[in-house]
Amino acid sequence: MTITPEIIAGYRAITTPSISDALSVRGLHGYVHSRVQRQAGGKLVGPAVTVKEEPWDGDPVPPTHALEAIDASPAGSVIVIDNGGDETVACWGGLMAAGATVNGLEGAVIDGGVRDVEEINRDFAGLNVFAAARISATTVGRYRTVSSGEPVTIGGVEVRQGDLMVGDLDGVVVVPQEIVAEVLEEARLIEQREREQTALILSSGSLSEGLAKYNLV
Ligand SMILES: O=C([O-])CC(=O)C(=O)O
Ligand SMILES: [Mg+2]
Repeated sequence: MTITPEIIAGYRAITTPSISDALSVRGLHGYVHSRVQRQAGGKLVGPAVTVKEEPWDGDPVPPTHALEAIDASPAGSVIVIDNGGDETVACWGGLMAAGATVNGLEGAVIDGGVRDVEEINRDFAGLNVFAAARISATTVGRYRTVSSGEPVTIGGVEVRQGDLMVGDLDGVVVVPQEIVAEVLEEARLIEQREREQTALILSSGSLSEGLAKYNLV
């Protein structure tokens, strides 16, 4: 399914906790492990382009799949790199950020480290980068590239090429591409209900009175 600009705009106005709850209503686990947090930029919403890397102690090789994906992906894409959650090496940096910016990409979600964060924040502030750690060591000579376009696992959640990635200050959630419209609708209802509850808490002067109507947090 193509994720329309209207769907992307809709998700920009919704928080990741509401999306996580909307997925839970359907029995789905979309929330990525808390190690993957924002390291640069702001809100991230876009379809995934998947890349996998694995530990390697042979001759140093460049992260070719990631490098090629940065130039080949449509504007608005999110490069998603499965580095097994290894926080001891960076598989994203300033040069990759430059490539992603010049190609109009939305950002990157990395289950592994990022480096050059000073440079990314200084020169590529519009790029949204979520990663498990900030670390100065490169993957080159420590990891090798395995695949792109294949399913990967990011913080315990499977991501397929084209699934919708959403990231904010509560972390990252993954929405299966087939149900982006339904999950957005459900998440909007959740936010509407919570706005009403907030108003009730403030007007009644009591948390429990504000919650009583729905008996939900
Ligand atoms: O070495 C890396 O893995 C990435 C890097 O520093 C860059 O893109 O500038
Ligand atoms: Mg660098």
